[in-house]
Amino acid sequence: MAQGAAYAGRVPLTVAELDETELIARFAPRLPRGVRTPVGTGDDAAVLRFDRGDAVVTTDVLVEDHHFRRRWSSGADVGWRAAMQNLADVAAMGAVPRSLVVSLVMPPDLPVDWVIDLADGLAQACAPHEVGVVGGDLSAGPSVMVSVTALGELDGVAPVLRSGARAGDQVACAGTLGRAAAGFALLELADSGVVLPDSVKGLVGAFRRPTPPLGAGVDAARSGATAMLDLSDGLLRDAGRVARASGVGIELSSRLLGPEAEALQEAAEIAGIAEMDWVLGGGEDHGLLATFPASAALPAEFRRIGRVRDAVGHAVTIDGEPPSVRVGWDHFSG
Ligand SMILES: Nc1ncnc2c1ncn2[C@@H]1O[C@H](COP(=O)(O)OP(=O)(O)O)[C@@H](O)[C@H]1O
Ligand SMILES: Cc1ncc(C[n+]2csc(CCOP(=O)(O)OP(=O)(O)O)c2C)c(N)n1
Ligand SMILES: [Mg+2]
Ligand SMILES: [Mg+2]
Ligand SMILES: [Mg+2]
Repeated sequence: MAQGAAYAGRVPLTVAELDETELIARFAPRLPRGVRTPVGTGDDAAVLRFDRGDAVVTTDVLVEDHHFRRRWSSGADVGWRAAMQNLADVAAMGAVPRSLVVSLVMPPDLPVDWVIDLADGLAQACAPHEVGVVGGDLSAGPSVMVSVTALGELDGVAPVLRSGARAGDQVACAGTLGRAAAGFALLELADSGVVLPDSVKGLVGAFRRPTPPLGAGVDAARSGATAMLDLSDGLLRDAGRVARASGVGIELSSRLLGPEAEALQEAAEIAGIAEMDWVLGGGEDHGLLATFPASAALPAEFRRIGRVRDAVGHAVTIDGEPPSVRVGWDHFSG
């Protein structure tokens, strides 16, 4: 929702008009407590109770105008994405996400309603998975930054690392490819005056609120996945990470990658690019890329997209050739 539309007609209360305790009191009650949390938010630390197995912890930061724009995404959209990006990292280990802690940096003129909206977005993403938001931190700063740390539990399975892929394994992915990148490109086009047809607006939704296949991580671990990661920076770049960590090569099949979705094709025509550029290079859908032994039956959420080969030549090839498209997102080289 556009910020202007949400707050039109009244002067918004800003975060600078409240003290920290007051601000926290306005949004903390909206956050889900989750299960197995004898002590939630409000003390020096939250206490998490696990019956068995190891916990995993991961963190990711979202920075205004780098990961999101406030004119493109509501506070709730940003909260949703900040949660999902981290939940996907937990799932990519084969773990079950349990809790988040969320730190927030805000410029003084940020409307309090934006922060409340952020809490609602975090809650919408977390509550269905029984994930609690159990604490955080806040500070003033030059622009909005949302930093999330996620904790997860390895429910009797060994963690699935990036380094376990072996030549001969199947390469498979769960979740969508290229949709968030298409949505991002469409928002940029809309900014420059292009009117988007309704048929592609779902892609903008995929950018604002990605829906990673969170349960697929545990399913992959239980089905013997040898390596796994979430696709945040693009299939080619992230597949390269698995290849390098495992000391193997990854061969993708353009036939198996196939056409992703009709809307993606239509959006690619509007943007004047090849749909495959988004499928191969687009991050932020946070699907899972995993490798499985050749004999393994893939869990239902996964589709085969290639195979693991020996580490000769390029780390990742498509139909035997080095990729010709841009290889995905890097914070410093774009
Ligand atoms: N500031 C940091 N300090 C320590 N480790 C970091 C830091 N930034 C990133 N890493 C680690 O580098 C690895 C790659 O980071 P990143 O690409 O952000 O992972 P992901 O895409 O899974 O979020 C992760 O294991 C992450 O924990
Ligand atoms: C305003 C804006 N510009 C550019 C992008 C594109 N973008 C920013 S970060 C990113 C990659 C994913 O984020 P990152 O922080 O690298 O997540 P991680 O790999 O750590 O999970 C992409 C594709 C965006 N989402 N928003
Ligand atoms: Mg990260
Ligand atoms: Mg990741
Ligand atoms: Mg990244």
